[in-house]
Amino acid sequence: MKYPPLATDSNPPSRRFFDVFRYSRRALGLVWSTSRRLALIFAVLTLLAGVFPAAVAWIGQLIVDGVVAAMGQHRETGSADTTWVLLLVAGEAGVVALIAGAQRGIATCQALLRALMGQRINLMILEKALTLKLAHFEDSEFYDKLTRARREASTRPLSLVTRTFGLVQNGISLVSYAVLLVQFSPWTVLILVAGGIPEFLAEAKFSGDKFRLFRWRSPETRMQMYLETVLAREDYAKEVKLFRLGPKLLQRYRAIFEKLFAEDRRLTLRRDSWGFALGLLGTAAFYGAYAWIALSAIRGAISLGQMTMYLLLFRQGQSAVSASLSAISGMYEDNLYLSNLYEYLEQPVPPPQGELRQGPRPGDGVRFEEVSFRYPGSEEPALQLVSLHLRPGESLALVGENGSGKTTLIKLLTRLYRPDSGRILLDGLDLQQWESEALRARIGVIFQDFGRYQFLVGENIGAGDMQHFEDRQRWEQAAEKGMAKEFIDKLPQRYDTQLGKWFKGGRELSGGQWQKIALSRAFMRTRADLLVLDEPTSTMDAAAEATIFEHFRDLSRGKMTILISHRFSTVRMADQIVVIEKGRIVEQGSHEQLMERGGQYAYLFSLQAQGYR
Ligand SMILES: Nc1ncnc2c1ncn2[C@@H]1O[C@H](COP(=O)(O)OP(=O)(O)OP(=O)(O)O)[C@@H](O)[C@H]1O
Repeated sequence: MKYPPLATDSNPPSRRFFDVFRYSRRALGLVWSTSRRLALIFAVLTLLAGVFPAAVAWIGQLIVDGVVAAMGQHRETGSADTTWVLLLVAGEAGVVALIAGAQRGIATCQALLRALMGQRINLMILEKALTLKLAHFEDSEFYDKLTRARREASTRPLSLVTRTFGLVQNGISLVSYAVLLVQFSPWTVLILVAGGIPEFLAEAKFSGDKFRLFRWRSPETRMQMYLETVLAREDYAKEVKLFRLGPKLLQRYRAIFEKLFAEDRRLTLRRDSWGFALGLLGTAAFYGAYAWIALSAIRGAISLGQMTMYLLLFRQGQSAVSASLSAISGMYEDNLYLSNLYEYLEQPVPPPQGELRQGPRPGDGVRFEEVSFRYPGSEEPALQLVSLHLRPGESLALVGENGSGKTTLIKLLTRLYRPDSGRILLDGLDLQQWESEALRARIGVIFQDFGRYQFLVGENIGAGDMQHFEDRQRWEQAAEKGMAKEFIDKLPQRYDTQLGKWFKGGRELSGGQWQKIALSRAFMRTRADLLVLDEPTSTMDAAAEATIFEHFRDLSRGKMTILISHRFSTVRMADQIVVIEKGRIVEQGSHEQLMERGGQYAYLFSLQAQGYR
């Protein structure tokens, strides 16, 4: 699998450093547009939490020096004025309370923003999914992008903003510490910063490695997710049990985990051991400075209070440096994940095709003109030079072996795919020039793998026409046409019966009942004058199928119908029959004409007729 190059190791270190901020602006924009109020409170509290710690250290110095002075006074006079020291202690307590308040406020803002942002980004991901073409969903590389975006990216923008703010906060603290520390020696500031750098370099390297691992292994993670679905979903449960697939699939699941874990462990161990070793350098720097400050106090160069303050500043400074550095490496990691999210969101999608709502020759019906098509990544064409003409009021049946290209023809007709060459015309206008809604309204289609939604019965029918999704009257009319009315009337809550097993009180339907629901769905589009049924009755018994088609013919008078069926008793009723073999039309005509011809159709027909004798 090929992935586009990442902004990682191959870039010069300066570029890499600035890459850390590449998505910060966008993430900030996202947070800002999600909730301005929360973002503002978050920012102000972050600033306050940055300055307060230095104030604590400074008051601490005053306290120690105040105590030392008061002790001296006590020694000399037998009593001492303690008001100042007590005031300082109360002041420090106040500032510490403010720090706690600011931190709690930051945590609250984060929690609220996390929920809002999670929802917002998930919506962005799903809205994008709605604009994608069917081909995107069938492209495994693209599907990986989608899975990765859904799995990881929703928490990353907030995390990036939190880390950016954290960096600013620690930066402010560091500047305030530095202002106080410089009075002792500028070298201490340098030691403070330099001590953290090795650990940071290690962090940045391992964050990059981790992301590459995450990206590279996403097909395996996807397989794991798929296995979880198969093992734990009701629609697979029958086969999993009867074929005893469970242990085998679990074994695969485990094997993937073990492989991934081995890599994770290696990375985690390397990351942590390097982190520890380089962290020691920081500790050594701290204790070096500690000794220096202590010796200065002994020599009387600084007061006891100053020594306490410098030590505190140094200790806090060190943790601010390491917090800043790990914020930077975390930001680097967030950026990598966000690059994946934006790669997905910015996937180019061809703009909606066509704007015309009428063809130049109304009543011309559907024409295929030398249409050829090959699925992306496929060697063999699925359709080759297919030409046919269907007039209003006519019915057409497609016949052919499995995999001969029948469904593909319907996918092209419904514009789910675009022909590689040739044209498909409706009313004399190329499908590509039709405005989407106008075209959709003209076509009612049921695919053989139609959706079985775990919604109400009525909504399952209403799904056929979004404008009337909740229109009861239309449900009932469509159900009557689709011959579903009879069994729906016997359901406990009729059209309000929940279907499927995912939700409480859900009912499961038989295969044939589901097909009747799907058939009714096709009748929701009352304006459609082209009805396409791809094996709509395959799970019904022959008698039901015959009745449905009689009925269907009555209802679709004046409309065009295209029917795919492997049952010749149904197929023979069509005005025009098209036999497809390996993507090419090999025979075309009415039942009588084709029988007379004595070709493939006549052979298959008599073969099936024998079966019924
Ligand atoms: N999404 C796809 N990507 C790649 N190849 C596909 C895709 N869908 C179908 N094919 C291939 O295109 C060819 C035609 O498939 P199609 O689904 O049109 O057959 P069909 O005639 O409808 O078969 P059936 O009677 O089994 O439903 C087959 O060789 C199939 O493997």
